[in-house]
Amino acid sequence: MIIAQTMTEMWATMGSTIASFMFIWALIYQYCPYEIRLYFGKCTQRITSFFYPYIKISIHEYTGDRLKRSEAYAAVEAYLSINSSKCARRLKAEMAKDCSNLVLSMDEFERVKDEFQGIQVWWVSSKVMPLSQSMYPQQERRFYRLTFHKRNREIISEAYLKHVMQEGRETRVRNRQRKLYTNGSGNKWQIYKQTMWNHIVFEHPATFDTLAMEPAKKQDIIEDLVTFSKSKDFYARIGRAWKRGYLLYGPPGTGKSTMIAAMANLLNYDVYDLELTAVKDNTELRKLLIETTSKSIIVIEDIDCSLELTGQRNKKEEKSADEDKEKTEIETRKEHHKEETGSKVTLSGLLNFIDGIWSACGGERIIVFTTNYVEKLDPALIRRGRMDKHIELSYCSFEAFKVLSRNYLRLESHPLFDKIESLMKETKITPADVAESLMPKSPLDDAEKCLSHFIQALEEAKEAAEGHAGEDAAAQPQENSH
Ligand SMILES: Nc1ncnc2c1ncn2[C@@H]1O[C@H](COP(=O)(O)OP(=O)(O)OP(=O)(O)O)[C@@H](O)[C@H]1O
Ligand SMILES: [Mg+2]
Repeated sequence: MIIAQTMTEMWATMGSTIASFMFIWALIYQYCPYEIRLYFGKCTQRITSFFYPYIKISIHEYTGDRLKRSEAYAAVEAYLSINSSKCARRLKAEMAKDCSNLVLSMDEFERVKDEFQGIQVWWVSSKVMPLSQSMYPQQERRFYRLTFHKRNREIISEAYLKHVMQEGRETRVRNRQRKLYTNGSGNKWQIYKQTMWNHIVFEHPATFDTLAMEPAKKQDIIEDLVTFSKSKDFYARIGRAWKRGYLLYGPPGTGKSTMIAAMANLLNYDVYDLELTAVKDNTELRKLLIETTSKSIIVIEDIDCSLELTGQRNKKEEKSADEDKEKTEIETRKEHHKEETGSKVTLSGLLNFIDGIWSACGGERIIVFTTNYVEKLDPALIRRGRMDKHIELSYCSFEAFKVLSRNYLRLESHPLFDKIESLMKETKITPADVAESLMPKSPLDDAEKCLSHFIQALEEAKEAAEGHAGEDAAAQPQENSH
């Protein structure tokens, strides 16, 4: 009885002591000048940190100038979105900017536990309202707070945070809406824009599954791309910029542009479609390069038509041999090109773009050139190291046809395939023409009808080729007689 009474008195005394302590604190905070409050704040922090064995790290959404959202905050948010969606009880769902999916993250004041190398840490999402009354409406300031035991200071503040940033960035890349960029033709509003690229959402459906090509060649390209995307450490070790050049060449309609879309979809990269003729000069070309982001494919289509790059170096050599002739020829060509396109981009500017010092900025980039006339290009432009992999896309083989028939008609085999195979050996047809023939022409067209259309197209192509061959043979003796 006496013990119980003593305990009650003790609790009452403690309670009143705490209450008066808090009351004094409230008074201090309300009436004391800022400097004194700051001083008391520091003292309290020192006292508590002496007994409190945990360390806290805050990551704020906006730092410094408050104009740009902190990268670190966005990465933590993405990292916790995986973790918290499994264990947090209160979640918020947002369609974040540039994201293609609804992103779940932990709600305000929610707490989740995480584990790293057997060490437990805790994340809390929180926010503070700004105290000062500004004339402008002020936003609440959100932040994440990480708590861990001080004995794990080193491992958490280095390895764990690095892991969080990396995983977070990767999650963001996975969730982002991919974009297709193109450089504008430099209208008068361009100077007011922050970037020289315009973009739309990239939604091309092509994949390597739907691309008609010999399976072994396709597999080789896929492996090359995947190996590249996983070789960050390798490129760093050998001292090379993390980029790779692909030259896609072949006749029109053989799938060069389609393959670029399939590459972007395979690696989850953005696409920068660079229109060289719209680039004013080498300086603008460099600016465009600097503004591209990593995890992207920079494409220059029809490189042979984009610039007068064909064999400029050879001409320069001729220059020393025959001064007068070269001067007029090269100057006229350059002038003509300038007049036609308004572009002063030179071959050396383009070479610098591909593998100059600036080309290393950003990393993880693929540069793709396409052309119908590979033989016309300056060898310097396409040498290995600049264009590392040369891929020929050619006329449709029977193996490639089978991919198209699977895509278009859902047919793996058919009795008509034998006839098609023998006809395809005798004639050249592009995958674009095959695709067109396999498209149903009316809602009533079934697979067999489509195959018949295709056989008809093959026979016509064969006849046309034989006709051309006949004409050529007839023209030959006449030419000789002249
Ligand atoms: N290898 C292929 N696999 C699947 N479809 C293809 C293939 N090649 C061409 N096609 C079809 O033909 C159309 C034209 O192909 P694409 O634009 O990729 O050709 P290209 O080689 O880029 O031609 P160009 O040299 O004229 O730019 C595409 O829309 C696609 O549907
Ligand atoms: Mg194309």
